[in-house]
Amino acid sequence: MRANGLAGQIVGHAKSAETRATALELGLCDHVYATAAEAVAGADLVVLAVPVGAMAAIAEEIGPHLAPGCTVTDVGSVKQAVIAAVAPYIPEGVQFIPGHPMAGTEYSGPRSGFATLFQNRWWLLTPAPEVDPAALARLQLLLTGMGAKVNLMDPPHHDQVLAVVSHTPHLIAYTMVGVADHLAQVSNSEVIEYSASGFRDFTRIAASDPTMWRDVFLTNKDAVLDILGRFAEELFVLQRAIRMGDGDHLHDYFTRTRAIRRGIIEAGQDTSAPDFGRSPASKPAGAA
Ligand SMILES: NC(=O)C1=CN([C@@H]2O[C@H](COP(=O)(O)OP(=O)(O)OC[C@H]3O[C@@H](n4cnc5c(N)ncnc54)[C@H](O)[C@@H]3O)[C@@H](O)[C@H]2O)C=CC1
Ligand SMILES: O=C(O)C(=O)Cc1ccc(O)cc1
Repeated sequence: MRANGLAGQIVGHAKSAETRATALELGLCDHVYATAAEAVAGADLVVLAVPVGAMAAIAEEIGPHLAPGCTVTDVGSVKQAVIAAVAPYIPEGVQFIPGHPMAGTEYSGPRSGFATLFQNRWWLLTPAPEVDPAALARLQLLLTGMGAKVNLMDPPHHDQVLAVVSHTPHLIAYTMVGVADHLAQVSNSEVIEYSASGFRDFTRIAASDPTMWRDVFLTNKDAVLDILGRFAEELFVLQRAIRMGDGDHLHDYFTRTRAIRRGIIEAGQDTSAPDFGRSPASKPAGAA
């Protein structure tokens, strides 16, 4: 917002004096406040960026101090639980538009932000049908102004999709790093020294903030348990194929999963994937 000149004045609140001082030092905020109630007074837009389990307490604190005409949004990784936690505290005349940027890193705190974080990344919004269209349009303009691509979703669908593409994969990464840690014959230094890129990615993900991820799993419980159950079933089938030496099964399975990955790349949805000269822009002029 700061880099693209999208806000007149940016004020912030964080519990710790150190975080508030860092936010000022980095120029992220024009003013910082020790309480959330003071920070939201007179604001046009309030962005809640705390762990999902802390959303209710923050919403309860700020509710009475929100100005009429204000829009409240959030960036929580789970949507149904945040809506249940926040909506009861939103007063008449204030719009609540839940949101989730599909962008982040394993790092936390004000020093971990960077101006291009949302560039070309999805930012999902899950507004109630009765939301004021003008407030929604204004928020969309702000998010696209930061380079994000905006999509609207209903909250249960959001939580189901995220359980598949983000939450359960994080749990698998945590588990795999835990497995490596518990193997007495394999030292932690060997894990770090010899880890191929797949496992290296697992260790990066497993270094994410424990409070944030605890809250994600506690609040998106049903969807994650559903996907985890399906994952365990598939894993047992593969485990049996390995035990029985069923190479055809393994080969067919891996062929199908490779087709899914290639489909994602061909649809242009993975900007991290190497192009290998496939995209039209990389073809020489006049090429078919
Ligand atoms: N880190 C990531 O990659 C992404 C995070 N999110 C979501 O964004 C939200 C914030 O995450 P981050 O910015 O990564 O975390 P962060 O750790 O950088 O910031 C969270 C802030 O919340 C404060 N906080 C924690 N408990 C609190 C409480 N009870 N009352 C008041 N303040 C409290 C912390 O002191 C900290 O200043 C979470 O809901 C997370 O699910 C969404 C997309 C990506
Ligand atoms: O660091 C990564 O790989 C992430 O997956 C970041 C992330 C974490 C949580 C979200 O809700 C969205 C994005």
